[in-house]
Amino acid sequence: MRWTTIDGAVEERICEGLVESFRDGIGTYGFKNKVDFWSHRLINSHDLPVGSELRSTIDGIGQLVIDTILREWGELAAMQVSQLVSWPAGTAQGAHIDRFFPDTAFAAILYLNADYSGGETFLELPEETRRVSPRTGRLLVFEGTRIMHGVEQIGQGVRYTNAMWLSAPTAGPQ
Ligand SMILES: O=C(O)CCC(=O)C(=O)O
Ligand SMILES: [Fe+2]
Repeated sequence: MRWTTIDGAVEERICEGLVESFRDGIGTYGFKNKVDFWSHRLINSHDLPVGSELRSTIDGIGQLVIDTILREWGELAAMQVSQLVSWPAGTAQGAHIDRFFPDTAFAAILYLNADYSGGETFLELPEETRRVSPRTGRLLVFEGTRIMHGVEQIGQGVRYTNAMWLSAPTAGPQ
């Protein structure tokens, strides 16, 4: 089961800019649904205008994740979904795997801020449960379809992330 974290993967000022853009754009581009858990708290990058600064920044981060997977594990991944997500105080996510599409292989989380309590990502590895603490600019990349994972409850403040899911077309049986 493969996972890795990279500190300082994205500059702090870029992360801060993404949080600001999220706040500016959520009304226009935010995912909306009457009852859904995710409603009014995420922006799908594919809903952003092509060529906009925000979309270009998010696409650049996606490329960084693709480069990381190639460098670390020799697999040529492709971006499937990239979202800016907000997690208000009190939210959490139980243990799950992410099979966004049948060929989803990897998940990645870029932590955009750290001015909140709780909100660690937990990874249930065979030997132990590891908790990844949010730090601005820290990137977590892992096999989201194989590693059960979730989010510890956010205490105070709002947690912001860029969450991504990727396929690995070149991955054979493991
Ligand atoms: O935000 C995180 O740390 C993980 C989120 C997650 O696993 C998901 O949205 O599927
Ligand atoms: Fe997940």
